Amino acid sequence: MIEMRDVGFAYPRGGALFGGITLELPRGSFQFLTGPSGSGKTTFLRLCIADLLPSSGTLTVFGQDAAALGRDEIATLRRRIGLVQQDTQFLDHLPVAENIALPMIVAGEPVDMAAIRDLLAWVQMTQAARELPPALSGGERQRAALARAVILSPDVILADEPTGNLDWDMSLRLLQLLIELNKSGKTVLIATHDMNLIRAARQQVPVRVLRIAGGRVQAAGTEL
Ligand SMILES: Nc1ncnc2c1ncn2[C@@H]1O[C@H](COP(=O)(O)OP(=O)(O)OP(=O)(O)O)[C@@H](O)[C@H]1O
Repeated sequence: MIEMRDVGFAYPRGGALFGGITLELPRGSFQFLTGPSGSGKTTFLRLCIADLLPSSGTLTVFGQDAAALGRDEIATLRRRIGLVQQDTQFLDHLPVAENIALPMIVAGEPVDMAAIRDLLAWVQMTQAARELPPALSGGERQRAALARAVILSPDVILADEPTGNLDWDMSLRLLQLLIELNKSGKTVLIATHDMNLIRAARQQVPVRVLRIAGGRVQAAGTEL
C-alpha cells in the first residue's frame, strides 16, 4: 500500500533526518512505529500521506509515485488514508457530530447521517454527539478523532501517539477500536513510545514493530 525505496529525508535547513529507508506497509498489516522523542515518527507519518516528499529515493502510495502526483491527485489519495494526529484539532464551535462529518463536507460528498450515527455508536460517543469539542475529555477527543479519521472508509489508518495523554484503560479502549478496524481489513500504523501498548496489541493480532533510531527505520526484534 505504502512503499519506500531507499528514502531519505531532510527538512529545509535541517540535517538529514532519515536515510536509506526501504520498507513496505502491506495491505491489512498492523504495525507500530516507535523510537525516541524527536527521532522522526511524526515526520515518517507525514511522508506516508505525501504531506512531505522524500529528499531522495522513491515513495509509492497505492501504486503511485508520490513525487509524480499533482495536488488534486494527492488530495484524492489522502482520502484513502485516515490520520489521527498527536494534537487533535476540532472546530470548537461545531458539535462533535458535525466535526466528524467534516471530511465528507471537504470531499464534497453528501453527509451520510446514518454513517455518522453508526460511527458515534462504535466509539461510544452517541451521548456526546451534540457537545462542543471543548467539553470533551481526553479519551472522548481521541475517540471522536478516530471516528473522523475513518468517516470516509479509508484503506489505511495512521495514528500519531493516539494514547499519549490517556490513562491505561482508555488507551486499551482506543487500541481495541484500532484492532477492530484492522480485523475488518484496514492497514493500521500507530506511532507510539508506549511499549505496554505494543505488548497488549501483540496478544490479539500479529504486529510488526518498526523502530526509528540513528536516522534508520528498521523492523524491531521480538525483545519487547
Ligand atoms: N517542520 C519542521 N521543520 C524543521 N524541522 C522539523 C520540522 N518538524 C520537525 N522537525 C524536526 O525533525 C525532528 C523529528 O521530529 P518529529 O516530530 O518527526 O519527531 P517525533 O519522533 O514524532 O517526536 P515526538 O515523539 O516528540 O513527537 C526533530 O528534530 C524536529 O525538531
